[in-house]
Amino acid sequence: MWRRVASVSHLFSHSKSTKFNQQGASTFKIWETFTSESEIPTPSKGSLFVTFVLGGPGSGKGTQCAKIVEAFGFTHVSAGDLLRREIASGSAYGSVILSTIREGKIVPSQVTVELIQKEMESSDNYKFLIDGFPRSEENRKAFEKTIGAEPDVVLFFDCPEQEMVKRVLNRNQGRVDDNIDTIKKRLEIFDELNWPVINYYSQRGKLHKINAVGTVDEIFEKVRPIFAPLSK
Ligand SMILES: Nc1ncnc2c1ncn2[C@@H]1O[C@H](COP(=O)(O)OP(=O)(O)OP(=O)(O)O)[C@@H](O)[C@H]1O
Ligand SMILES: Nc1ccn([C@H]2C[C@H](O)[C@@H](COP(=O)(O)O)O2)c(=O)n1
Ligand SMILES: [Mg+2]
Repeated sequence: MWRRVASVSHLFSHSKSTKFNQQGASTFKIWETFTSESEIPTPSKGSLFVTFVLGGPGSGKGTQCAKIVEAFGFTHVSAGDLLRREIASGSAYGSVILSTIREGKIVPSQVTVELIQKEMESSDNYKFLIDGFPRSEENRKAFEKTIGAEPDVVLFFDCPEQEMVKRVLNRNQGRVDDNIDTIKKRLEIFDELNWPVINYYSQRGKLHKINAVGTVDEIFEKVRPIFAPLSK
C-alpha cells in the first residue's frame, strides 16, 4: 500500500479541500500495484500504437516526449498544446478554454478528444504519444468511446510536488498557468482527478511509473527500455 504525502503542504494552507488533513498531508491512499515491470506489448508496424503520458504539472512529460520522438519516431500529441493552439486560433471554444486553463481546471473531454482525434487523423504515423491525457476518468472514457482504442503503454512521471513547482515557476515560456496560484489549483486537480486514472491503468498492467527526479538524460535512460521493442 502506498500513501501519497503532499510535500508542499504550505501551498494548501488556504485550501478548502477536504482531501488534506490538518498537517496538509494528502489522505489519498493507493495500492501500489504498478511497477516498471508492466508487460511491454510488441507493436506490429502499421497498427495503432498509443502511449499515454501522465504526470503532474512540470513533471517533465513534454521534455521526455521530445526525446522519445527523437529516439523512437513517435508523433507527439500534447493535449495542452492543442488547447493553447485552439485559444491562439481565436476559435469559438477559445475563451472558455482560456478561462478553464487560467483556473487550473480541466476542459470538457469532448473538446479535448476532438482536437486529439483530428491531430491523430492528420498524421501518417501509427505511433502516438498522447501527452497530458487523460487527466480524469471522464477524459479516459471519452477517448475510448470516440477513438475506439485503448493505450498500449501508459507512462507516469512521478515527481515530488516541490520539484514540480520549482520547474514550472522556472519554465519561462509565458504560459498563463505558470504562476503560483494556478499551480496550486493544478496540483489539487491532479490529486483529485488523475490518481483514479493512474490506478485504473496500474490495475490493467499498463502503467510504467518512472521516478522523474534527476537530469533529463538520467530520466530518459529509465524510459528507453520501455520502448526498446519498437526499435527491433
Ligand atoms: N529532469 C529535469 N530536471 C530539471 N528540469 C527539468 C527536467 N525535465 C524538465 N525540466 C524543465 O522543467 C520544466 C517543465 O518541464 P515540462 O514542460 O517537460 O513538464 P510537463 O510535465 O510537460 O509540464 P506541464 O504539465 O505543465 O505541461 C521545463 O522548463 C523543463 O525544461
Ligand atoms: N487533458 C487535458 C490536458 C490539458 N488540459 C488543460 C488544463 C491544463 O492545466 C492545461 C495545460 O496542459 P499541460 O500543457 O500542462 O499538459 O490544459 C485539459 O483541460 N485537459
Ligand atoms: Mg507539458
